Amino acid sequence: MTAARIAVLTVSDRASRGEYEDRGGPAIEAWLRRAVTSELEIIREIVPDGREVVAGAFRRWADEGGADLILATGGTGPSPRDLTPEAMEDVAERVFPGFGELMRAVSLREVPTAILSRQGAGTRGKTLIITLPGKPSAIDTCLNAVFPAVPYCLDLMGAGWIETDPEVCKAFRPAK
Ligand SMILES: Nc1ncnc2c1ncn2[C@@H]1O[C@H](COP(=O)(O)OP(=O)(O)OP(=O)(O)O)[C@@H](O)[C@H]1O
Ligand SMILES: Nc1nc2c(c(=O)[nH]1)N[C@H]1C(S)=C(S)[C@@H](COP(=O)(O)O)O[C@H]1N2
Repeated sequence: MTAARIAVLTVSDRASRGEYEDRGGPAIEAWLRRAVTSELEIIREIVPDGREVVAGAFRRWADEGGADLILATGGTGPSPRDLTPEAMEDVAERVFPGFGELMRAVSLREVPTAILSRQGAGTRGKTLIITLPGKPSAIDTCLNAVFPAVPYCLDLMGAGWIETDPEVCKAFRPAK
């Protein structure tokens, strides 16, 4: 079984300029290292906000980078430069509204402003792309909610194999 390849993409003007230390990318990587027990290759990148640059990163990791999964954080809100969902529109061949619906539902238990996040998921070829809010504290909440469906989703797409530690994340694969 080859290692699943996961690209972790931080979308933030200020983190990309080094004005603050990126805490979103490391939070995603730490969550994956806790939850995933199968072999993993994690690549991290930080890009500024913007439709073209984010779409370009999605395309690069999906088409040339061989990513099974792209986890992006940031740029999902209502600020003028929050254009991660528009980048997703440009690259996704199919969208999966359930991811955004569930992430907003669980996040709303924590902050009323969760309705401001246009986070979601889509596929491009054999790559699943999931966009998370930029707040580092949102990472665990959102991944805990949606990740149980990710390994089976990758199976159905013909992408890489992921196994998880059920103590951290109970991945669900329906009985054949
Ligand atoms: N990658 C990150 N690392 C650390 N903190 C972050 C990151 N992304 C967001 N935050 C924090 O969450 C807050 C709200 O997130 P939001 O995405 O709205 O940031 P932002 O102000 O648009 O960031 P930027 O201007 O850098 O793109 C930010 O002010 C910052 O404190
Ligand atoms: N779980 C969780 N979701 C959250 C938040 C949060 O603090 N926790 N912040 C919200 C806020 S204030 C915004 S503006 C949106 C969009 O964030 P983004 O532009 O950083 O992606 O995510 C929302 N979702």
